[in-house]
Amino acid sequence: MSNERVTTAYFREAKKEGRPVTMLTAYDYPMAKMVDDAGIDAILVGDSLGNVVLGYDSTIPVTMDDMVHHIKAVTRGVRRAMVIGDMPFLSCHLSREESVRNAGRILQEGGARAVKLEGGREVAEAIRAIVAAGIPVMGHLGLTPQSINQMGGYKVQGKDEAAARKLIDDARAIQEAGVFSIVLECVPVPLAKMLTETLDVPTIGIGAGPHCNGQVLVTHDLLGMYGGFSPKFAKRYAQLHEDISRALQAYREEVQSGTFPGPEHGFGMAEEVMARLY
Ligand SMILES: Nc1nc(=O)c2c([nH]1)NC[C@@H]1CN(c3ccc(C(=O)N[C@@H](CCC(=O)O)C(=O)O)cc3)CN21
Ligand SMILES: CC(C)C(=O)C(=O)O
Ligand SMILES: [Mg+2]
Repeated sequence: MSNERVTTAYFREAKKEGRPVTMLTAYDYPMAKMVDDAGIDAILVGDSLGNVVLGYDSTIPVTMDDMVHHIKAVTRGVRRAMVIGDMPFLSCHLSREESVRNAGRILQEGGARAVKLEGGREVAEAIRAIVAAGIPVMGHLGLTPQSINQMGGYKVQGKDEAAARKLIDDARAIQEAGVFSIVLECVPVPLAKMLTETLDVPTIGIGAGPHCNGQVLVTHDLLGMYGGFSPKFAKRYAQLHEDISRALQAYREEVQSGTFPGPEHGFGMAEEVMARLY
């Protein structure tokens, strides 16, 4: 793994050479630094921060200001990985001008190197305008959480023939509009395989099987750090929720019982000085 910054060319070459692209989310400086130091290729500042760090029950309330605030913290911690900022709900649906301005803030204020936006042919025009401004765009198809109110729940997408054909057409439309890569979220494994084989741009899967050109997960999910959230695709590599809860309770118990702080946690002072103060 070289230390050079990951660019869109890296994504293209990885697909050509059959090297999987690794991507994870981060929302703050320390996590971004750890993810970058682990050699992960791309860091997504996802609007999932609405769920994971802001406590909302969907990604709908997340604003451009929320995104920029967290992207700034993340980019301060990253040297190699490509930082990609999610375009939040409604940030690229009002006009071409508004879309480009919002995408521009993610790079210019946030310091990210690309944006990601949800949707198919209906956002192709926005993608074209953003790409024309020199901003790399990653697409996102399948389960698009910002459309939760239309999907009627977080469910696998593209299962029947009509839905699969629509997904294929959407993927072609946004590829045509200029995306450098496409996230496929909760798409059946064979359909994700077919899309990966037929598209020119690399696919990055989440709940889309092993044939995608790369994988992404929400870091808090793989660390077991986000409550009881455990969809089928989110493998847990650690149990931090339990670890943290145990540590917090141990602290409470030690303070209450007088075990903490111990002598080793305090600072001394000359006895004769202290004597004059009494
Ligand atoms: N912490 C976190 N992780 C995520 O992956 C994530 C977020 N938040 N917030 C935004 C969206 C919401 N996502 C979700 C949420 C739930 C399921 C889920 O319950 N999936 C079912 C599939 C049910 C089916 O159709 O069969 C599963 O069992 O995996 C999937 C994706 C993905 N995104
Ligand atoms: C789950 C990924 C792809 C995402 O969009 C997010 O974290 O917001
Ligand atoms: Mg997102």
